[in-house]
Amino acid sequence: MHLSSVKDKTATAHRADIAALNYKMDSEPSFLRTLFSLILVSSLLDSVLSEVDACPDTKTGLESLLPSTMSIQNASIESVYGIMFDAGSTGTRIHIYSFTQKYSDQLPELEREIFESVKPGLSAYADLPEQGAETIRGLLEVAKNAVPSSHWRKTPVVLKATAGLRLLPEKKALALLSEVKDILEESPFLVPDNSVSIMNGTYEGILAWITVNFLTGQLYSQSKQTVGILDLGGASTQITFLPQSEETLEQSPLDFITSFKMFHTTYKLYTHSYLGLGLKAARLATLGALGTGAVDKQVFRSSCLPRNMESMWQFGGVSYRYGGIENGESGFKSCYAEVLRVVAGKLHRVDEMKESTFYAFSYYYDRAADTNLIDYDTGGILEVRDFERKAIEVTSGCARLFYFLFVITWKALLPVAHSSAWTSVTSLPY
Ligand SMILES: O=c1ccn([C@@H]2O[C@H](COP(=O)(O)OP(=O)(O)O)[C@@H](O)[C@H]2O)c(=O)[nH]1
Ligand SMILES: [Ca+2]
Repeated sequence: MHLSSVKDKTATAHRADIAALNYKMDSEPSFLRTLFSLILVSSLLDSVLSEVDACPDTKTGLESLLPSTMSIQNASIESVYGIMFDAGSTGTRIHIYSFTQKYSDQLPELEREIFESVKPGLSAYADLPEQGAETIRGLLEVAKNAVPSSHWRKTPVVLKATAGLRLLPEKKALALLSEVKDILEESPFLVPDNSVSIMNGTYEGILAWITVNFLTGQLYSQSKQTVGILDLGGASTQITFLPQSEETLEQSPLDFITSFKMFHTTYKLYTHSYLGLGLKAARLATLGALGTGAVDKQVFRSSCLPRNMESMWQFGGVSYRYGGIENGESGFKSCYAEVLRVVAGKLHRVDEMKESTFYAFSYYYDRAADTNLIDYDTGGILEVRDFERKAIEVTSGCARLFYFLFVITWKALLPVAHSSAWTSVTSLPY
């Protein structure tokens, strides 16, 4: 099969590149670590950044993600450091990087990365912004231990929040960001302007695409056979790929197409972030609980759960009681119909995706590993129909609680890319 050789090649290239970049994966496998590495590495590489130029009609510029104070001028023969926070909907993570630059005409090399995370994410503290910001203080202590005190004042610290904060009312999100900024400013590190902000979904998709294609070698290979990305977060999901067909460019909504220039090449990408269709937010929507806030006595019921099951679940700082429909429907068919109602009218599909290779990560990866579709350490290569088969399998048993919804969510969200007859999804751990 034509696709399998492409898949094998990209998987091998990916691992080789990871090794070449000397990423140290010393705790849980984490793809986004490389994503944020790239943001930071890019920010240190003025030469790259000066060429990155977003299409004017998107009203965005990749470079605005990166503080202007973070530039190659910071680099010297000794190590330079950078601190990046990924404030996701399910947790906040800190990445502390050190780079060395041996010769002034060479790019800095990533020397080391230290990673730490806390749960829940900032959005769980929507009504307690000060308490939320305290979680950042704890992570900054890790940074203080990792960065020599002589470097604190010149080490930039940046926090980018994603869909959890995008879903909050603006006032609450801003209150959280303002408390976080205060905590950063109390720290001994360098806090550039705009260092604390919500990253928009278009950037999130583009950056993940750049990262994957950078790591798989596609950005600097002659063939430029790029791969698409599918990122299933807790509160939003991103799809990004480089369309090959004019039809895709013509038939997609205008705001799904973004151009930018990088390494002397202009890329016109298809990218979209579905806010509210991350794994956990989509599950809440399926239960009919999204946006209902704390409801003490109400039990949210779904045919996606075993009939006599009842339990509690927390997301975004709110506790929900949920359960199956006693004496009602339960099982794959009715559950699938429920999930389809949640995504009805929201998904944009593109025909050419049937022929494309995607790298799927975050919850696509986690749940595929949890259900033994892929190996937890090495990842694997899947087709969408594998997710469907697994969904049917786990929903035919009656006690698999959460998997029920997880798997169904995959089935509902993957058609964002295409129909079930489709192609390959490559899941890799990093
Ligand atoms: O460094 C990280 C951080 C998160 N994740 C994955 O991202 C998902 C959680 O999404 P997140 O909390 O970032 O939600 P978002 O804000 O992106 O919707 C889970 O599968 C995590 O394993 C990851 O792979 N690496
Ligand atoms: Ca994320």
